[in-house]
Amino acid sequence: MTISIWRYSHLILAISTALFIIITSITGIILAFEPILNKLKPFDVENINKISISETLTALEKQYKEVIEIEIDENNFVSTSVITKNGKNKTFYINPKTGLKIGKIIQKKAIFEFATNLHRSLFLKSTGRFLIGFVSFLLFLIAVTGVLLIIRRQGGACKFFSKITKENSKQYYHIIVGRYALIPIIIINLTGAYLSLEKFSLLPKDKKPRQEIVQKTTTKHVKVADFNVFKTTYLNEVKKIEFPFSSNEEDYFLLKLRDKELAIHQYSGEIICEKKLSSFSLGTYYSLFLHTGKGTIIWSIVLLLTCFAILFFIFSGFSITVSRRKKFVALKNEILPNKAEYIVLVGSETGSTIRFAMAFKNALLKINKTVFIAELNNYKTYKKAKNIVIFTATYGNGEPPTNANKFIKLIGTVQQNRLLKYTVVGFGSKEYPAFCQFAIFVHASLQIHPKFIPQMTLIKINHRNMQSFKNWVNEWSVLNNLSLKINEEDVVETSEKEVKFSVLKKTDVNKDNTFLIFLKPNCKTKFVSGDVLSITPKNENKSRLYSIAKIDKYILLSVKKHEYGVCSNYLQQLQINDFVNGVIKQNKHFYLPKKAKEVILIANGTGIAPFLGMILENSKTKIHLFWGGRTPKSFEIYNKYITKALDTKKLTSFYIAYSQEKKEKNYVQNLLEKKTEFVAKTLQNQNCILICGSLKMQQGVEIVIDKIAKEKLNLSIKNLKDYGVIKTNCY
Ligand SMILES: Cc1cc2nc3c(=O)[nH]c(=O)nc-3n(C[C@H](O)[C@H](O)[C@H](O)COP(=O)(O)O)c2cc1C
Repeated sequence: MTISIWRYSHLILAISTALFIIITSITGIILAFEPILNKLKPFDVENINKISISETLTALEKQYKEVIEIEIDENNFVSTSVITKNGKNKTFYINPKTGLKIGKIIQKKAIFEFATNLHRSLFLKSTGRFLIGFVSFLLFLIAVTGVLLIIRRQGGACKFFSKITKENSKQYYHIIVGRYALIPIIIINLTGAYLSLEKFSLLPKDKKPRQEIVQKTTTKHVKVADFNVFKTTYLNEVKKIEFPFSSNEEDYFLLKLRDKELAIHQYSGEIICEKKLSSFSLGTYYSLFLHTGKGTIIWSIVLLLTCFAILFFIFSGFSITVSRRKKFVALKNEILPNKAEYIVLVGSETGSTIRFAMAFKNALLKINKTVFIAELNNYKTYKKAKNIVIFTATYGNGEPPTNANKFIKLIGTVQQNRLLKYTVVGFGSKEYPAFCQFAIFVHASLQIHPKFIPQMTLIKINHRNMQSFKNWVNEWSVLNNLSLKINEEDVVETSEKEVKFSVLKKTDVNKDNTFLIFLKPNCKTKFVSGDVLSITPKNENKSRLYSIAKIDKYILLSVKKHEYGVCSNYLQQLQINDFVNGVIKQNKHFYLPKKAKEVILIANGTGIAPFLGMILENSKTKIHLFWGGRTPKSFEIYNKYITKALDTKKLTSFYIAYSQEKKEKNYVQNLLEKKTEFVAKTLQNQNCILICGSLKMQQGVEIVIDKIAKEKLNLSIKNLKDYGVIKTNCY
């Protein structure tokens, strides 16, 4: 498995810092409430930018014996320390216009005290502070590598904010949330790291000298409220005013503003000296503001949401990694490359293509062929090879997966001793404009190489469609005079977990040996009509697959009991409340399309099962069902569902064909033949046809649709399948 350096760095950084990140995010969430709650306190004074220091001093002089200090915090709450007229030292919030007390100083709540200590230093004092500062920086690197991964995925920096194709929900939201949270995350981390540097005195010292402005001794006595500097400075610029300690001329007012500090002569009001804050001190001020959100509700909410986003990244990121790892199967070989007649090469980013390639390789091994499998980047000279089959996914915007990015170059440099037949199977998604583009490129590059002879045209497989893959295997087998049988289990992810179901209801077996069975999952399980349930009877190692109908949260299967069918007999002998184990396999390509306005469903026999679920859950699509059975008796077990669906208009029309009712056999394809205009119209409007049932029925139906499509639309069934207009699930 090759994974890109950026993804690897992103992962390693996340793993090594996860615990710290979780702690700081949770405490960050708690701490984000502190400034919000504080800001909501009623001590805020409007138009603070219009109240001068002089105005407040005049008001204070009237109310109190002596003023020691005035402070304006990030919330614009003005507090003062005074000696009251009865000689008591008090500190409280005031209305700066009247000088009257409006509230007690806010005390930090114990929960915020605790969260602050944990957030800042993990209760480990300097060591903890260092660790947190370092983690802050690493989180910044995680954000940077995340950006690079998004750029790579999107196929360029300019596409950073363009639409993201939803391949997998966890990944999709990891990226969507990532794009929104990116800037606040970077701000939080850089400011966090900055504050740590400041705490450890690692920032350059503030060496700016105080600038002496006037002589200290003066005979001039001006009323404090009349000091020019106090008259012209407004409270919004002020952080703190410290009053002179004594009446000694040497003691002065210290006025701390946002960007400078002024010493003011206590009698003349003249500025004695001025000290501008260095850019590092200003950096500390703004870092604190941006990191804590103090004084603003909006930024505090942004910080709060960002902390939630970081937690979401940690959990979704690990979940993506775990499922990606589960998808990967090792490329195992039984023989050396130079001994193999068949070479299978794979290009895969997240492992699913490897599963298809391994299934193909295993099928060749089963018929005793010598086969060697490798990643495309490990392509070399194969002494005995006659046939090369390449399976490759496409990434970015038509780019190769990481383990295939050197292949095109290797084609030119690696020498083969003999002529090789080759086939390329592209795995991709039609949701990307460059559908299977890399496979196209590989095919074209081999085509112009004198040592390679194409055995068939390039095959493009959309969304890992098993049916298309099996069709291709059949075609390839015929061409090579082989009889290959793919074991679908090789392709399916082992991560799909087994679920216990209890039997809720079961019908009797009808004249066609068919019965319905309702299963209730015993734990929370997600499934959709069209998914597949894989059941392996006890003491058996081969599983059977059944198409699922989801009806009222339960699974409905329609099962045909075969005389020697192990699984169908096993299911048939189950009693109500008996347990059965099964694995639900997603079958996304066979879901009822959400966007189509009108859909034709075609089934025969038990193939109707997934359609019953789709129809009964339908709310907005016009559905037309064509079904073929043997006799009216065959239909009885489905009758109540279809009647209900027609009554409730979930099903728009229903056409039925019986093959054994009259002398003349009537099949679903015969129904379609009579409805050519209707079928053509449905196909024309970018709607969809789903086919489920026997392979024989599929063949018959496809011949008819092909004819209709050619006559009326100038398209073939192949075109329709490629465009995803026709979806099949036949067996
Ligand atoms: C980020 C990303 C980009 C993709 N880009 C393309 C593309 O440009 N063309 C395409 O046909 N498929 C594209 N795909 C779909 C994959 O090729 C497809 O899902 C394939 O089956 C994945 O195979 P793998 O699991 O072996 O990597 C993309 C998938 C992802 C996640």
